[in-house]
Formats: sequence, structure tokens, C-alpha cells
Amino acid sequence: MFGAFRRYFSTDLAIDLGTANTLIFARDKGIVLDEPSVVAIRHEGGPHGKKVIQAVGREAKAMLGKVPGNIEAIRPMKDGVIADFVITEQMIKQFIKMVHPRSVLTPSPRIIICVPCGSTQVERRAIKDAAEAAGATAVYLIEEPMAAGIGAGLPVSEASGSMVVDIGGGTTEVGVISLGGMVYKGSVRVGGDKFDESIISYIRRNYGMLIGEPTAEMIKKQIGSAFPGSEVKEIEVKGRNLSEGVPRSFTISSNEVLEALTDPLNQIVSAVKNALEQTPPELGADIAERGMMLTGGGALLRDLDRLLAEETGLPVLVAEEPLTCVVRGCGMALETMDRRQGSIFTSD
Ligand SMILES: Nc1ncnc2c1ncn2[C@@H]1O[C@H](COP(=O)(O)OP(=O)(O)OP(=O)(O)O)[C@@H](O)[C@H]1O
Repeated sequence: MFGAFRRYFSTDLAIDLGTANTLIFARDKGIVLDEPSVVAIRHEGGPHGKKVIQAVGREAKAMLGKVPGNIEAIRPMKDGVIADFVITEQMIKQFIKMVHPRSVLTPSPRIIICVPCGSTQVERRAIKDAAEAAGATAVYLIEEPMAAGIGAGLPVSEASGSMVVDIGGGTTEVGVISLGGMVYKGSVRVGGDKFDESIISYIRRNYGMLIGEPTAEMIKKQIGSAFPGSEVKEIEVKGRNLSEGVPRSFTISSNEVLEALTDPLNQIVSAVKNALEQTPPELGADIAERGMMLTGGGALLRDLDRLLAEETGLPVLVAEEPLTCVVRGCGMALETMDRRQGSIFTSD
């Protein structure tokens, strides 16, 4: 009876608290928030004074690299886990406030939140604590590959192997799922952020120019690729010339970006090959037949599916709307959590 009452007034939420983006799914509503995981802080009364939140999400991201001395734009998540606890808690609070109108009748939400499968117990505890401090009555954790697999529509409950490779901003998570459980899970702290860093250092080394993270991300999205293609693309970029100290323009090609990305791409290929080596043969046969599913924003890097297909000899599919797979999977878990036995959640 209480369950029915709760469902009627349900404010339960599923959160993909990502290194790059935070998405929130509300029961019966779908995705209600999709914002960059960025917070702008204003320091009042000097460096040891009060810290006041100036902006969160999109508004704060627009400030990255452009803020005056007393404002700091921070990404409080790094490699998929909390790098700054206080700011992360504040960020979750603000995001929940944006989607969760509180009144006397609305019960505090139960929250499903996803965690990288390579995160430590301490890191998971920190994520749980941050959600509780932000007002959740109960917090359930789900591992990212499981959520991504559900969101991508893989038959995770069946007795057959499904392989998902979720390439986010901070981590790449590889999972092999069968009968609603993770038979293999692996995580490397390489993702879209490492791609951006590699582009920044390539340009510094080869052009003597300094560019910021937003420019590197723009280069990656516009002309980045993971496999040599027939079409070479070019883009004009502005940066600071390190020897002259003044802004200059230069042109970079997609082949150069591919060269810059070699190292992080190799790490992703190794993570996938590792997973295949450690997958039980019966499930490996299912994967050989049906292929692996790519999710996460990194899956949008041009020809990443082709690289993985060439390297493994297996079919590779890119999920529909890879950026929202994890939160949609969390959302489906939320919709069915009162009926499920809870096996898809992780206990620590
Ligand atoms: N078209 C694109 N091409 C290449 N990369 C892209 C594209 N669109 C988004 N990305 C990258 O995807 C990453 C964000 O993906 P996503 O939102 O899945 O990560 P996240 O969930 O925040 O991170 P994590 O799962 O590691 O915590 C960013 O690095 C972004 O630059």
C-alpha cells in the first residue's frame, strides 16, 4: 500500500553522474536533465573566504578557461569518480533541485546512480554519500556497463553473452553480461578527456601552440577519427603561440589528429581484447555471432567501430543515441526496481 502511494507521488530519479555530463531520468517522465558536469564557484573575501556557487551545467561550462580571478570553473568528477566531494555534492543538489520540485506531499526521492565498474569501495561510498547528502532517502548503485547494456537494448537477462563497451569522458568500461549479471567487467581510465589531452599535447609538441580543452574537444568532434579514412579533413584553429606569446591561427588535419589519438586508442583496444580473452568460451561464441555494442559519447568518434572491428575481427555496433544509453538503462532499472529482485544493483 505504501509502495503504491510512493509510486503515485513518485519522485524517484536515476542519475548518470558522468565525468563529462550528468543526466537525470525521472520515473514516468524520461530524461529531464542533460547538463555538463561543471560548476562555477565564486570566491568571496579572498582565497580562504566563502565559496558561492555561481553557475552549474551548461552555463558553467561556457565559463571554462574564461573566468576572472575570483571565479573558478571546476569539473568535480575525474576519471568517472569524485575528485572534489563538496563541489560534487553541491552539483548533485543543484541538478536535483532543477528537476525535483519539493512540496510537503513529495517524498524524498530514491535514487539509482551509476558507478564505473573499476571504482573502489571508497569511491562508491563517496558517490552514495553525495547523493544522500543531496536529499535521497535511499541510494542504489548500478555499474555503468550494466546500465549501458540495458539502455542499448541488449538482452541482458537472457542466458547468452552480451558485450558492451562504454566509452565515456573519463573511463572506458567493458562488460560481458549474461543472466542479468556481469560475467566480466573491466575498466580503464581512458576516455574522451584523454583524447582531448592527447590533442593538446600533440599541438604543443608539433606546432608550439597552446590550445584549451574546449578547442581540443571541438577538433576531436569535427575532424577526429580512429581509423585512417579515404577523406582527409582539415580545420583552422586558434591558439597561443608559445614562443611569441600571441594568438595565432593554424590548420590541422584529421590524419594528425589520428596520430595524436594513437596512445589512448591503443589502450581502449587492449581493454577490449583483454575482455575477450577472459570471457568464457560459450559466451564468447555468442559475442562472436552478435558482436559488441559501443555506448557513451566516445562511441561517436568517427570510425572507432571500424578500428575495433579490424582489431578483433568481430562485428561492432554503435548504440542509438550513445550519450544517453547509461541514463536510459538506469531509468529502465528504476521503472522496474519494485518488481525486480535487485540483482542488477551492486552492493558495495
Ligand atoms: N561526436 C563526438 N565525437 C567524439 N567524441 C564525442 C562526440 N560527442 C561527445 N563526445 C565525447 O564524449 C565524452 C562524453 O561522453 P559521456 O557523456 O558518455 O561521458 P560521461 O558519462 O560523462 O563520462 P564517464 O562515463 O567516463 O563518467 C566527452 O569526452 C565528449 O567530448
